[in-house]
Amino acid sequence: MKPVKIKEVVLHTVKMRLIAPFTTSFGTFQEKHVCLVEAIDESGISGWGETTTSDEPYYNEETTHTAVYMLKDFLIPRIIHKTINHPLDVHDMLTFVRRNQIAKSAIETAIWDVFAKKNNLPLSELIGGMKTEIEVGKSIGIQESPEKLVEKVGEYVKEGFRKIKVKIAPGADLDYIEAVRKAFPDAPLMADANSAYTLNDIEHLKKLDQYNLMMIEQPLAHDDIIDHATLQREIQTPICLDESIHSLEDARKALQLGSCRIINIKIGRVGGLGEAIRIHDLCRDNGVPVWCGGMLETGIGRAHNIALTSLSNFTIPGDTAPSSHYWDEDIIEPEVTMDLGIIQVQSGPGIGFEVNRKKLEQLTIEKERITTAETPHPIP
Ligand SMILES: O=C(O)CCC(=O)C1=CC=C[C@@H](O)[C@@H]1C(=O)O
Ligand SMILES: [Mg+2]
Repeated sequence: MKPVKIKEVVLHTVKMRLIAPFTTSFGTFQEKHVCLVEAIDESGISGWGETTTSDEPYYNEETTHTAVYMLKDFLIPRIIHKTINHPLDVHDMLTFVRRNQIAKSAIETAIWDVFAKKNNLPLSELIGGMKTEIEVGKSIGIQESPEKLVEKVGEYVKEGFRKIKVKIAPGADLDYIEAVRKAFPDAPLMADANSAYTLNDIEHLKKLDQYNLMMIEQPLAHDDIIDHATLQREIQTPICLDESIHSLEDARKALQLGSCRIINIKIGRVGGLGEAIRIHDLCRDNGVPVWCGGMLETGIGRAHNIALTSLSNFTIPGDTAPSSHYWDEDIIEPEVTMDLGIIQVQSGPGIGFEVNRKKLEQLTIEKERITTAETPHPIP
């Protein structure tokens, strides 16, 4: 494979507005700033990544603002003008910075894209994915009433989504799930709690077992794998971890402790595509299914998610709905579309979509071009 050398990185910070507000146990939002990272190699090929952060540090410790700072002052100076023989090497080049996984992922995924294009390979093929199409699901924010939720679920079941994820929190859980189950007894249904419960809620969470959920995602603390192991011994419903898993090591320990039976892999949360692949392989080797979570990405992050989901052990539909479920107009061409819950895996080189530069310009509020490794900090 031909190596790449990044000569320039352009940080395009855009302001995006979802077509509708999105509510989870930690709040409601509709607008967010996203930094789209364009890594340009010596032959002028552009690769794209994005920060899957929002403007508040409520999902993890990062925001788009912190991610841009990390990229500019530490991460880009570490990789620019260096020969990169394979994108799998980028992870170790960035470990000198603690955590800041989403910031790391934004540049690392851009390098995967430029490397795949340089070698004229679809990203899915470069990472060893064999699927030509993937099944996808829909993640629904907390609704104002069980009736409203049932209405939303009905819409998405009709569209053919292969998994329905509903958000729950104390006061918006059992009656909501009960209403959905009554209306759709056989729908592939899961719940995401975003850490809204504690071990004091064990007896309450046991009541979810009657609804035959595929899983309950991240019921307990965002940084816990111990209490989740205790809870998993008490409930039938499989626990899926999201926020608790930041790395391959976290996944290894969670499997060893029995903290979960499923892992939601998010490229940003684990620091990039390389680590996501390593977690996929660990789970495959241990008979633990995985799926690809969403972070309300633009088409760039969505394209990376589709490629990742082409790997064999992504056996549960991910939260990768089509572009039209998020944006009036996406920033990629063509947009991500779906037919009855199926998305075709793109076959063009790299992420397989072009960036709509006109749309990008319209949305851009700041653009920073970095061509040197200069930084006020000592970079090891
Ligand atoms: O991108 C999607 O459609 C999934 C969005 C989604 O469910 C989430 C996005 C970001 C943080 C969380 O609120 C939640 C999740 O935990 O998966
Ligand atoms: Mg989640």
